[in-house]
Parts: sequence; structure tokens; C-alpha cells
Amino acid sequence: MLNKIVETKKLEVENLILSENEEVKRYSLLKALCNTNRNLGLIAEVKKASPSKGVIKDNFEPLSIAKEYEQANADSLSVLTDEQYFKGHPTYLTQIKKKVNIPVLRKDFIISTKQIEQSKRIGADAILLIAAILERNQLHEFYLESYEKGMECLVEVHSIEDIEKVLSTFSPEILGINNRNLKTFETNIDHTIEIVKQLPEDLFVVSESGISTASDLKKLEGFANAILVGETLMRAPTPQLGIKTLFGESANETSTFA
Ligand SMILES: O=C(O)c1ccccc1NCC(=O)[C@H](O)[C@H](O)COP(=O)(O)O
Repeated sequence: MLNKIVETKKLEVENLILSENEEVKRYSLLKALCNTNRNLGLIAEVKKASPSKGVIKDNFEPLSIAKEYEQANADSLSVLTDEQYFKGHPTYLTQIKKKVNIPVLRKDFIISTKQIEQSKRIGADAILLIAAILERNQLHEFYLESYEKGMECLVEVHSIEDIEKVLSTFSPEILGINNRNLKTFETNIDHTIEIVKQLPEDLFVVSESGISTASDLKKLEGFANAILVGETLMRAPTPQLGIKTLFGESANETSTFA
């Protein structure tokens, strides 16, 4: 699937016309996650659909979801901007950036410096860099370029091979460990724990994908610094209830919406 997505991205990048630069106030993702008032920082994802689950949210209103996440004290947001596989759009991110005051991560499949420039222009505070789809040197170059343009990076790994690829070249400020097996689409949060055991201690780690219950969070405490959650929050009756339930802040703390 990842290969298919990358092939689609190559065509998109060839035809990409850059929009005008949006003047926005930038926020630090790392600072927001470090300053969380919960045991784990939260990146709440605005996600209509996915390759593994199809459409997750029918009446999808990205701006109102983002505002509700902010009201529920999410530390930051992730906005899917991929159109073909996730039914997202770059304009969703810009709309959200103009109305919320927490950092916004652009969740897409970045394979070209043109997309880094696009991310800056649409107003992203941070971008996702996926180790599995970039060459070792390219990954570092994209990382540096992004910071030069005033955006942070969430550097995402899926495997020990990815870890070796990243850490042999540089030490990212924010490391994402994705719990999704990209061949089977299955998620397993033990994956974060297994990988973290093999990492230097001082890395700031975000556990991503398949996080759905308060007990998942308890399990991750001490291994991850923050979590990135999409489907569970999108399937909750309201984003606010989703966050409260996940963090055990409501009477309904054992249930899952995913
Ligand atoms: O979500 C998918 O099906 C998917 C398939 C192929 C590549 C990436 C995919 N997801 C991107 C993500 O990393 C998730 O949107 C994110 O971690 C949130 O996951 P979840 O909480 O399980 O929705």
C-alpha cells in the first residue's frame, strides 16, 4: 500500500502548483507536547477516511472538529492533507490554522522539497517525514530544510531498520513510532514498547496508530511522551467525549469508539 501511495504522490508532485503563502502565527509542536497537562501529550487527528478503514466519518467538518479538539485541551492537531487515500485536502489545514491556536501537523506523504515549500505556504507548524519512503540522506536533508523554513518534523519509523536509517544520520527532536503494520494494516501498541526499549533514552517519542482505550494509555506511559490518535476520536460521539474517555476523564473510561 505504501508503494502505491508513493506512486500516486509522484504524479501529484509533478502537477503540483504552489499556492500563495498564508501568513500565520507558527506554534511549536514539541513545546506544546512537552507542556501538556496530562500524563501523555496529545496530537488529535482530523481524519475522514483511511486505506485500512475506508470512510470513518461521514459528516466530516474539519474546522469544527479541530475547534472541538482545541476546546477539549488537545495539545496539537494532525490534519490529513492527502486527497486520494484519506479524503483530506491542503485547504483543510489552512482553514484550521486560521482559527485555532495550537500547533498543526501536516499529515501527508512527503517525497519532494516542493511539498515542504507547499507545507509552509499552507500554514503547517510541522510536517510528517516517513523514514520508510525516503532515502537516508534525503530524510536528513528534508528535516533540515523543514526547520530552515520554520517548521518542525515528526520523523516516523515503523521498524528497527527505519530506526537505524534515522539514528545513523541524525537525532530527530520528535520521533514517531507507528504501531501499524503497513502490510497487514494491523495495529499493536506493544510495537512502541518494543522499539523504545532499543532507543537512546533522551528521545522524545510519539506513539501513533491503534490507540483506543484508557488502558492503552496506561500501558504507554513511561515508554512514550505523547500519542497521536485519529480513528478513535473521529468515531466518538463528539471529539470532546472521545478525548475525555481516552484519558479516563469521563465516567465512560473503559469504552472504545474505534
Ligand atoms: O490509517 C491507515 O489506514 C494508513 C494506511 C497506510 C499508511 C498510513 C495510514 N495511516 C496514517 C496514520 O499514521 C494514522 O492516521 C495515524 O497514526 C492515526 O492512526 P489511528 O489512530 O489508528 O487512526
